[in-house]
Amino acid sequence: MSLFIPPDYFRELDTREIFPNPARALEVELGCGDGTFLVGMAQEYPERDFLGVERMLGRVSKTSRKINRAGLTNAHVMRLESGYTTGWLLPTGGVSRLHLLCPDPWPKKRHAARRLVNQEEFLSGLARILKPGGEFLLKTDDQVYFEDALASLGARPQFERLDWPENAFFYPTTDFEQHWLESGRQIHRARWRRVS
Ligand SMILES: C[S@@+](CC[C@H](N)C(=O)[O-])C[C@H]1O[C@@H](n2cnc3c(N)ncnc32)[C@H](O)[C@@H]1O
Repeated sequence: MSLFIPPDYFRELDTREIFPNPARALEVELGCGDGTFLVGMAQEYPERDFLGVERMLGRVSKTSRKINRAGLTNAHVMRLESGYTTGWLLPTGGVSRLHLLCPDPWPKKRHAARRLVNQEEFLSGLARILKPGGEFLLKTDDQVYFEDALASLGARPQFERLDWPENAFFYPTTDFEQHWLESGRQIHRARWRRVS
């Protein structure tokens, strides 16, 4: 079943409620859109589990269909809000990597507080859910969003910035990233490790 519905929205999930084997690495993609990245990763890494989080129903349905068509048992998609999911729902120390790829930039100054990387719920949740040594990976075409992320994560001693050289590891281009690249925009990217 590709669609994941939490058994309870008001308590932290147990890893086993998402995928049966808690010994496997769990990777989460926030705002997974149509699921291109999620499905590409799940096909490339059958030994890991992948959970996509997306709030738009049409995109959740598309992702779910892609997972089913590919016959993947290591990928699920959940319809929920990213901040709440990170802050309250995902299991403590249960996530190996969290991906935030081309998030909604909220470019207007008066909307800065809506950027996920500026929200306390998200930042403290990120520190809580990542395993020691776990990683947060961000890509954005938006310079201001990128600077906000560098400032927010840089201010927290729980995170240490890592290099992310081109082609360091398999990492599919997302739909929005492809679109931005074709229209000549630069993609900024950064990677942090949860310090133990
Ligand atoms: C710009 S799109 C990027 C989609 C995909 N990551 C990509 O790069 O192709 C942002 C996605 O995040 C979703 N999204 C934005 N804010 C969200 C939130 N707070 N919770 C869950 N999904 C969210 C949107 O519905 C949209 O699908």
